[in-house]
Amino acid sequence: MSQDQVEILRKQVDEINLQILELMNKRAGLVQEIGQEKLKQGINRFDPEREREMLNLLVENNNGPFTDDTVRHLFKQIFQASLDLQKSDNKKVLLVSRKKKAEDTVITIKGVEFGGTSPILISGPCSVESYEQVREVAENHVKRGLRTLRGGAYKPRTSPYDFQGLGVEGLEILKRIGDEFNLVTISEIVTPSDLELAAKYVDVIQIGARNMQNFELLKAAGRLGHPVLLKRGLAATIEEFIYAAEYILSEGNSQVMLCERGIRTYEKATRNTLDISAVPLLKQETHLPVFVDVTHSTGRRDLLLPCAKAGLAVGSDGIMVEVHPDPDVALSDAKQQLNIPQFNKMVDDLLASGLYKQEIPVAAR
Ligand SMILES: O=C(O)C(=O)C[C@]1(C(=O)O)C=C[C@@H](O)C=C1
Repeated sequence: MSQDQVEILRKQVDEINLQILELMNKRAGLVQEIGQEKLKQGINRFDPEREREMLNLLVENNNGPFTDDTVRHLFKQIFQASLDLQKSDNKKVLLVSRKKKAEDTVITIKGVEFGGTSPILISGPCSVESYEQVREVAENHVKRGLRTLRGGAYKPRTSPYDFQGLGVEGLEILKRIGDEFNLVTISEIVTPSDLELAAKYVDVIQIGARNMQNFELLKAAGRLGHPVLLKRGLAATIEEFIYAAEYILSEGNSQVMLCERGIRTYEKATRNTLDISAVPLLKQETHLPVFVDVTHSTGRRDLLLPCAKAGLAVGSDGIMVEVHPDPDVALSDAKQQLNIPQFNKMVDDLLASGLYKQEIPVAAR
């Protein structure tokens, strides 16, 4: 074959490439329409039966020279690319997505900006145990210029025999102290029917890791319209986490903050494995504030400070950490909560690192 003949054949190949390209994109357009319809109907994108039918039809009509296996392989690649296209299209339409809203969501409560220019420390005891216990923490908050107080009133515990929380009494304590010290209060709610009452007591409803895919709770929190802090599930992928947040936004509530709290892996040295890359990923993919819970992810006092620094360094909007006046006698998480002097040391170290700034300047206290 002469060089000229190769050139002539290549010209034909170029033309066919363009035809294939046009047909592939025409096909992709149809697949996108199917994808949107599937999203509306809540049908799974992946349809192996449909793929099998298409492969059978193609193989039946294959006259070579490509083998049937090659045809199957090539078209499987096209199906995969089509699925990816449907997936990224679906992401584009999510309300939580940066593609939907480019600017950061900033949630302002009692003058505190979550997701604003400076990171926020969310801290307090694991469980609300008594007025005196929470008050001691709150007094220290005020001294340290902190504005956000967490405390659990409903405790979803691994064992049913462990302390389950004070319930409404715990919420009442938080409300009283939040009002007394002008602190933003956060507490976990586990039952949809408790949400409305809880919103009267606390400024932010927390939906915990074990309830991240409790869709009825998510929808009810969405309808409530009260700020929500949503924690990542123990074994949830980033995609599942994002969809969980979408449930809340889809019901009309855009005041949602995300919290990475570690995921379950084979590693036993820490309570969970802090997925630090989740922070920049969630910041890229969504416009919501992102926090890092260093207490539940590590379960170790000695790792709280370095992990908090890491969280801030990768762009989190703040850190969540547990502090108790006397952790040894705490009714939950005794091993991992800081006492007040330890907590103050952590605040000092974070300030010294330059990653965290004084929330209320000394002069304004
Ligand atoms: O027909 C569908 O249901 C599609 O979503 C389209 C399509 C395709 O590329 O043809 C894509 C993914 C599915 O797994 C099956 C088929």
